[in-house]
Amino acid sequence: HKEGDDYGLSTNSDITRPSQPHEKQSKLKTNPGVDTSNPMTSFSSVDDVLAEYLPEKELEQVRRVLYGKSCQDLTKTLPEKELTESETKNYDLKYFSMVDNAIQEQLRPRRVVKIGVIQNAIVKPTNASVQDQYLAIRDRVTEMIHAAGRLGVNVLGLQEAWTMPFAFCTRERYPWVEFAEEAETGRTTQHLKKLAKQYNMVIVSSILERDGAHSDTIWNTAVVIGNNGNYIGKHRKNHIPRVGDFNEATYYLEGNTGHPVFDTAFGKIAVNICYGRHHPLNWLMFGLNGAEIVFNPSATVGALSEPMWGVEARNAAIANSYFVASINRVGTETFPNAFTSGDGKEAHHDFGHFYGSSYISAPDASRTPGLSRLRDGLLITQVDLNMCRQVRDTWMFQTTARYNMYAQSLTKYVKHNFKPQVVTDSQHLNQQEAISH
Ligand SMILES: NC(=O)NCCC(=O)O
Repeated sequence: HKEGDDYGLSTNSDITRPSQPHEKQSKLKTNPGVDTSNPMTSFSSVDDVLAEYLPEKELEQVRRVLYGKSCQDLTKTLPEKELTESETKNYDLKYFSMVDNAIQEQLRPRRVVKIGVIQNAIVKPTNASVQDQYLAIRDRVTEMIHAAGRLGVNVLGLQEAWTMPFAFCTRERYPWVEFAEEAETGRTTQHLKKLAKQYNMVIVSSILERDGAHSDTIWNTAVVIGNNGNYIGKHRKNHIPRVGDFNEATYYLEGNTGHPVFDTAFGKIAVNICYGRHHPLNWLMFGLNGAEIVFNPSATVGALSEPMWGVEARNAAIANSYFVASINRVGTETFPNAFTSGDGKEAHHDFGHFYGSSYISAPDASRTPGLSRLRDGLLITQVDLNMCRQVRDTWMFQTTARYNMYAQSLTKYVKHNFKPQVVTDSQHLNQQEAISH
């Protein structure tokens, strides 16, 4: 097109001129310092892009196919004060309800629970003191926890290792291990216990754990705090990544807590920490233990996993008939010393962009839109936990599953003399050369 031509649309006053790239970027709400000229950080969410470019009728159908039954967007019904505060303090605030998508049963009253998730960036540069970094993050997240509490959240999940930068890319032990603390008695758990009690809220807090009773070992751990301000228990990350810059195995190994489900005042809760979301059997075990809501506190970056993000948790919610609350950190974290990860890439100082996009999936295949890819946020979603059993009754995945058969096959598979069950086409054997030509 010619300069000033505006794709031929400007002469027709009935047609809205598509916004130009610089206008869209200036509308973007971001955390401080986000470079919106970088393609990875140039848009806030897929939902926003779809809403901006699709006509309303088509948008509704696209959303139906992609997101299932629509959930009610109740954000505008939140108290004005909370909406203003979220803007003043610069965090995304979203509120949805999926309650109407569950059946109102005759004999069981609804079990309505408000799930909240918080995603956050680090606040101070990574070369600030450990104490300053920790307190700045904690203060920031505490603001959003107060908002969640005031808005009546019953169960709140925080992102993986929320109290610190995700420094495990560096492979340096110090100062990063200084962020580790005891699960039950550490300062973060003490801090959250007060908030949990104040707001009658269960909190799932994923931290770096220091286990003093076992030779000071370090773990990647989620602590579950009850709504009376009590420590309920903990779960340690089952699957430790060895992919890209995720050099976490330098610090801690696979967890030893199994697949606990925490029976709380607001439902049966489990935690599948980050990389565990790639393992369907890990999700399955939480389901078999009766989970109704599984939190997936994560720290993952766009270049590596963004196409998987909207798929895996949602699939787990469907396959196991529970709700999943997916939480990813947000922002780009730069470290003082360059590092490499044995993949031929030049030494670099950051992981790439943590893309946020936290969201909630339901057992009926629906999901909420996500939080922003570019800034902190609090997402609240009201669900009816009765939906878990209703979907089990309807789809019968647990009834039709062949657990015995899988158990037998797996028992064979883990033996050293395992032989894969393959039936070979003898004709093809005779023609094996064909493939190489
Ligand atoms: N934190 C973590 O386990 N990240 C691994 C990368 C991924 O699973 O996307």
